[in-house]
Parts: sequence; C-alpha cells; structure tokens
Amino acid sequence: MSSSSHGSAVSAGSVLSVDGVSRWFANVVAVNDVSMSIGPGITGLLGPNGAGKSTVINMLAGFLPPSTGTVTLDGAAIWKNPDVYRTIGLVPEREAAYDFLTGWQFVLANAELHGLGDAGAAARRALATVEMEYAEERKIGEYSKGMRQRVKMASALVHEPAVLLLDEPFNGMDPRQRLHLMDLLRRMGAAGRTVLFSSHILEEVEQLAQQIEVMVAGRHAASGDFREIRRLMTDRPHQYLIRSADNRALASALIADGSTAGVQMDGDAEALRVQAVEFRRFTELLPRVANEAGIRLYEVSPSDESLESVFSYLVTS
Ligand SMILES: Nc1ncnc2c1ncn2[C@@H]1O[C@H](COP(=O)(O)OP(=O)(O)OP(=O)(O)O)[C@@H](O)[C@H]1O
Repeated sequence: MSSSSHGSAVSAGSVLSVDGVSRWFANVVAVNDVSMSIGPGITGLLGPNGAGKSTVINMLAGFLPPSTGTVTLDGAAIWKNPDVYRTIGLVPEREAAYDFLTGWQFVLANAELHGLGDAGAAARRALATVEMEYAEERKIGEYSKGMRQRVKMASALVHEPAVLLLDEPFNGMDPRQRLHLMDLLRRMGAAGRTVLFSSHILEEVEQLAQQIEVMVAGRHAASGDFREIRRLMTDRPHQYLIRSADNRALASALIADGSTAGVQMDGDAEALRVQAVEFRRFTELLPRVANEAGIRLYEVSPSDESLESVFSYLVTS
C-alpha cells in the first residue's frame, strides 16, 4: 500500500516535547531532567539497557505521568488527555499475550477499542500496510517474532496516528524482517508522521534515523544527526592495545611524539596500552612512528570499544 493512502488522516508536523522531565520509581531515578523535541520524520532513541528509553516512550504514549516536568504533543499535555491519545500509536516492547487470537481478531479488537466508525475497514487497511493479510486468519501464537511485531504495528496504526512510537522494534528480528520494517518506517516518516523508535544498537539507528537522541543512565547525553553523533564518538579519546617487535622502543617513540595522552606497559612489556587523543590522528600517527623507529607492529586493537564506554564518554563530555 502506498504511503499516500494514509496521507489524509495524518496531520503532518506533530511535535513531541519533553521539557525538564524526571521520572522515578521509588528510589530509582529512571529519567533524570531530560528535555528533547521530536518532530516529523524518523528519530532514533539510542541508549544502553536501563538508560530510560522505555520510560520516556511510555510517558510520550500517555501510559505514565512524569514525576516532574511536562510531556506534550503540539503543546497539549499528553497525560490523561484522550484527544491526544487518538493521534498516538504505540508499538510496545513486550509481547501482548493474545496468542489465542488471530491477527485479524487482534487488530479488529484494537480498531473497535478506538471506537472507529468502520473498524473492519480500518483493520483491513492496517493489516495491508504491514503486509500481513496473508496470515491474518492464523493465531498470533503461531507467528514468528517478525510477524508478531508487524501485527503489533498494525494494531498501533488502526487509527492512522500522526505519531508512532516503537520500543525496541527490531529486537529478535532476522535481517529480512528488519529490512521490511525499516522500509515501512521510512514510508511512515515520508508521509509526515512523527516516528520515534528506541534501540541500543548504533548501526540500526544510523541506518534509519535522520535525528538521534542518545540517553545514558537516565540522562539525555547527545542529540543530532548520525554524523554529529559519529563525530562525537570518533573524536573522543580511544584506548588501544598494541603489540609490536619492541614495545619499549615504541612506547618512547609515541611519548616523544606527544600525540598520545598516555602510554602504559602491560605485564613485562608484553603489550602497550595507548590512550589516543583523537582517533583519526592516531591512525595516521601510529604507523608513521613505528615505521620511522623501524618497529614492526603485530597487533593493534581497540580496548574500549563497547557501546557503554562510548555512551559514558558522551555523557561525561
Ligand atoms: N515500573 C518500574 N518500576 C521500577 N523501576 C523501573 C520501572 N520501570 C523502569 N524502571 C527502572 O528505570 C530504569 C530505566 O528503565 P527503562 O526500561 O526505561 O530503560 P531502557 O532504556 O528502556 O532499558 P531496556 O532497553 O533494558 O528496557 C531502570 O533502572 C529500570 O529498572
């Protein structure tokens, strides 16, 4: 189905605003003074597990009130505002336990819950959008992970919302299902919808999102397009583990050059741990210094490349 077939019901240009929002559960601060604005097109909410992504999405969907601050859609408070709910669709992370229903029954029930005039037509349209008509008579319990995701998506789309929120939608999907969903979300974004999806996988977000919001440990760590986020990540200091024919000589040559922030010897000079000041400069510097000193490099591997270390760099910088 082409995106233009949804066009009429989409009030293009919806903007979600999170202003000075914190949310705590007993003594756990899940979201800590976060402000962000999410406009039309596709935005990725990136962060490691426990960063507070689901909590933000649940507040944006009207499932959870903020403890302090405001969450609004086009200026209207979202919490306890049924008018706003009518323009928001949520694809939750958790699997709803409706395995005994067929895809058709599940999507139709959602259309009826929304009180849509012609619930049958709305359910048919939503199932066609996610290309699930072929399996609509089968029970959800028999669906693959990707099919479940699509049927959840259809039920979030029955009322043709201007805003679509998806919590970790690519979790557990195979590459083909992932491409299919990406294509679908791109069409939603191109039709003027405000699409926000969460993920802890940078590559996923890079491929799809024009705008990226990064969260770490409840805080808003960075915001921008993927080039800006990439730049923040590659400009940060990097640690490398290096083995060479003469680690001591290489250490002195690197220290003499002054472009490294620190050089440490591991064990009995079996390896070097080098703190590079800047990624690009270091990748040019290291082979040059080694070459000039006549030292053969055996191994150069990044030692702090985990996503968490990248995120914590962003959050402390
Ligand atoms: N209902 C709740 N009761 C108590 N603590 C909660 C609740 N919801 C979330 N938290 C806590 O808030 C923090 C943020 O959780 P949240 O689920 O929002 O993170 P997330 O980024 O979505 O992570 P994940 O990808 O693992 O779901 C975590 O420490 C979590 O344990």
